[in-house]
This record gives sequence, structure tokens and C-alpha cells, in this order.
Amino acid sequence: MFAARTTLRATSTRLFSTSSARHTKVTVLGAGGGIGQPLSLLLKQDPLVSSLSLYDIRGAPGVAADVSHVDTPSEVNGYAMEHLDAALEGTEVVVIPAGVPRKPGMTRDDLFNTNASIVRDLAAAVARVSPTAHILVISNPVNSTVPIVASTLEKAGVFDPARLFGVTTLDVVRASRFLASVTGTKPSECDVPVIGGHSGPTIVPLLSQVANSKAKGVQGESYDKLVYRIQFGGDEVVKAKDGAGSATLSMAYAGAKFANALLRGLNGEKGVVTPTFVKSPLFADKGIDFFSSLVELGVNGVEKIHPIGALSSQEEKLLEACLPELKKNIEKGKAFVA
Ligand SMILES: NC(=O)C1=CN([C@@H]2O[C@H](COP(=O)(O)OP(=O)(O)OC[C@H]3O[C@@H](n4cnc5c(N)ncnc54)[C@H](O)[C@@H]3O)[C@@H](O)[C@H]2O)C=CC1
Ligand SMILES: O=C([O-])CC(=O)C(=O)O
Repeated sequence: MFAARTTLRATSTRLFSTSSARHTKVTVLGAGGGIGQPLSLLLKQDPLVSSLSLYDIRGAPGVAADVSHVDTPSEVNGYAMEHLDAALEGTEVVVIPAGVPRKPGMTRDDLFNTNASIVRDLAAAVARVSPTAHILVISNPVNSTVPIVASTLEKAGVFDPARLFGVTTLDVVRASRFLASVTGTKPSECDVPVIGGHSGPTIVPLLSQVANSKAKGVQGESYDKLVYRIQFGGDEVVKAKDGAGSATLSMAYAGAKFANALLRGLNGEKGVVTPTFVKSPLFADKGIDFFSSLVELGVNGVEKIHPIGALSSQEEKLLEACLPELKKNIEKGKAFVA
């Protein structure tokens, strides 16, 4: 399961790789939930995690007891509601999947009213207890929850843009899987940069930048269908689960994959590059100061934000549709904390 590093792009189909020995305490906030439980299990298997701290307002000690029996070296501790500070003590990486998921007919933005305050309060606790931790935000709507975390940290005087990440890896995982199906190739040959944000039209897959020559052959109606499926893959799962929630297993996989990429970067591995939603200068002149693009991860977190590169005319149009919606979502998040 754990292979030595052979690829630099964190978006390879390998879940974990390790090239170094520094180990890290990781805390999951929302560990009792649909994502939190399998994510905790996967993090228990990551050789770069030495200590796993599981917190939820319900059920985390039970999840921790269960996961702790897995025969990997990391230690696991579970924390009940009143022990949030203890869960965060000394942690270097905090992953946040706390909050409610969608039901059919809802948009991610419909989750704002419930999840905004959950995420703000958790961010305030991180600011107080572990202000230098790297924070990975999974809770939706990501386009707004990441600015909420940033503004909360800013208010507390501890915001470092190099240490805050919106997890958009599921879009990258889906793009790779769906493109492989359409082209009859392997997902490992379909490394798709996905830029923008994490909801419908703000998700912009750059299929023209895929090295696999078969990707260039996806044109016309097949191209439109593929882009739609990448943008609205979340809806597919929400519909199929029929009221029981949204993607949990594929999201846990994606969350563990991004966490491993970050840990490799923190460990000094060079060339770990993957899309993630961060404070970004790329469209700051248009008033959009958070954006997902290929980001190099390093010992301090965000090492380098790559330019988006050349776009096809179709991708230019997708980007045009993304930006106003993304701007609105970001402003809503900021206004909530202000
Ligand atoms: N970024 C992405 O690509 C994706 C994001 N999501 C989002 O992830 C979030 C979680 O989804 P699920 O795990 O399916 O939901 P869930 O309802 O199964 O689990 C959420 C967990 O959060 C906990 N929680 C609520 N308030 C909390 C607080 N203040 N502190 C700690 N824990 C708290 C709940 O007790 C519950 O265990 C949702 O907002 C969902 O939309 C889901 C899939 C993909
Ligand atoms: O669709 C949702 O609500 C959950 C999510 O973000 C995804 O699956 O991409």
C-alpha cells in the first residue's frame, strides 16, 4: 500500500507515499461523521502521521478506540465535545470535515447558515490553542468556509496564508477517474489540473493541459458532458444517497491524499504540486483573493502558487463563468466574520 515516491505530482493515483522520516500530529475536527470516520482510518495508515487526535461533538472517543486497534505505529486519542483544546494541543495539521452535508435539491451554499458558525468557532479554537497549525478545510461551502477561517485567524492576529488550504482534491480525483473512463486509459495517466473553487460552475477542469494525448480527442458533446460531470459529480452522489448525505468515502480518500501531499511537503520533499484553494494573487486584481490552482507544497506549507497556464477557448469561457460566482461566495464568507 505504501510505495516510495516515484511521482512528483500529488495527484497521482497512489494514496500515500513517503520519502522522509519526520512525523506529525494530525487532528481531525468532525471525526465522528461520514467523512471523519473513514478519513481517520486512512490517516491511521499514513506513515507520516505519528499521532492522530480525533474530535467531534459526538462519537469521537468511540471512533478513536476502534481506529486505534489498526496495526500501524501512530497513537490515536479521542476527545469528546468539552475537550476541544486538548484535542488541538501541539497539533501541526488540523483537518476540518465538521458540519452538515447536502440533501437532494440543496446547493452547497444552502449549507452556509449552519456550517459558517461551526467552522468559525473551530478556527477560533485553532487560533487560540495551535496558532501555527496548517488547516485543511473540507466543510462546505468551501468557497466561503476558507475565507471564514482566514478572517477568523486574521482577527486573532495569527493568519498565515501559507498554512490554510481548502481541500478541492475530490474534484481532481473525479476529473482523473472520469477522464480515464472516457478515454479508456488509466487514472494515473489522467492528471487533470482543476482550478477555481469547489461548487458547480466554479470548478474549472483544464483538460487541455493533460499530458495524455487521448485527452485531446475528447471534443464536442463528450467534452461538454465530461466537464459537466466533473463540475456536478457531487450532485450525482447526493442524488444516489437519496437524503442520507453526500460523498463521504471518496472524500475521505481525497482528504487523506491531500493530507499526505502536505505532510510530504512539510517533510522537505521537493516538487509536491497539487491543486488547492488558497489565498492567491492570481485574480486579486479582480477582487478575488482565494483561488484554487496548482500549488507547490513545502516545509512551510504553500511554497509556490503556479500560474494557471495557457487555456483553450472553452476553458476561458468556463473561467469567465467561475469568477463572479466565486467572488460572491468569498465575499459572503468574509462578511460573516466581519
Ligand atoms: N470539500 C469537499 O470536497 C467535500 C466537502 N464535504 C462537506 O464535508 C462536511 C461533512 O460531511 P459529512 O461528514 O458527510 O457530514 P456528517 O454529518 O456525516 O458529519 C459531520 C460531523 O461533524 C460533526 N460536527 C458538527 N458540528 C461540530 C463541531 N462544532 N465540532 C466538531 N464536530 C462537529 C457532527 O457531529 C458530525 O459527526 C459537509 O459540510 C459536506 O458538505 C463533503 C464532501 C466533499
Ligand atoms: O456535493 C456535496 O455537497 C459534497 C461535495 O462537496 C462533493 O461531493 O464534491
